[in-house]
Amino acid sequence: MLEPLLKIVDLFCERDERILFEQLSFDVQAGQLVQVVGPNGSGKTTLLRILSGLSSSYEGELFWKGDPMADVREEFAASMLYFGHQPGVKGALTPEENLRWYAAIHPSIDERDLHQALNKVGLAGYEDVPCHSLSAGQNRRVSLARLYMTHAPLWILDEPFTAIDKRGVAEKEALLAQHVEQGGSVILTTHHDLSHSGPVTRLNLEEYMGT
Ligand SMILES: Nc1ncnc2c1ncn2[C@@H]1O[C@H](COP(=O)(O)OP(=O)(O)OP(=O)(O)O)[C@@H](O)[C@H]1O
Repeated sequence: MLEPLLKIVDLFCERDERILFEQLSFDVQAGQLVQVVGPNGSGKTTLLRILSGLSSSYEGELFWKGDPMADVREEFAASMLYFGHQPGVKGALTPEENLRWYAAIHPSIDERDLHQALNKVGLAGYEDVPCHSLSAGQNRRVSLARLYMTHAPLWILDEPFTAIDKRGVAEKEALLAQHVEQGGSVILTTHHDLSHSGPVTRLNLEEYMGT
């Protein structure tokens, strides 16, 4: 059996004196698409924030390629792309400038990748418009453009299809499928019905709810 990319061991998380989940152990393998499911408030966003390193309020252990997460934080940060509820787009900057920030901290991304990504998300022609003048969906697209640029093997995506039109959703789904086919991994939450034809592993937080 191959070493999992990400290993979650006996995770416990409490918020407001309520146990969100406990005894949660789970492996994410290369090439796996994992959908975290559960009702509103069950802790999906909280789990994704923990897995991406944005929240450290939990008990349990995380391993990246077999190493304790605390020992490989930098390597993990460079190997993971997180897409959260907030688009993380600066309104005063144009789409191109926003992506340039991202490219600056990921040296493997070149100029061509950046322009291709803007084209792919349908923002060609908007390069010079400040993001505060764009629609909510266009701002999400600026953020999603990172998926076309990144070389990170693990994508952690919290509701990536919110505010995206039908065509955009189909394109993003195709992108996710391509990523896992090429050996990448995706952990996502979505209330949207996935049309992914390959295997989807469901991690149901109701099974780990506190008693
Ligand atoms: N920083 C925090 N402090 C206190 N409580 C929090 C915090 N973050 C989340 N919670 C609580 O934890 C619970 C789980 O929230 P979370 O956003 O993870 O759920 P979710 O499954 O993603 O929900 P939804 O499907 O509605 O997006 C909620 O009751 C929320 O109020």
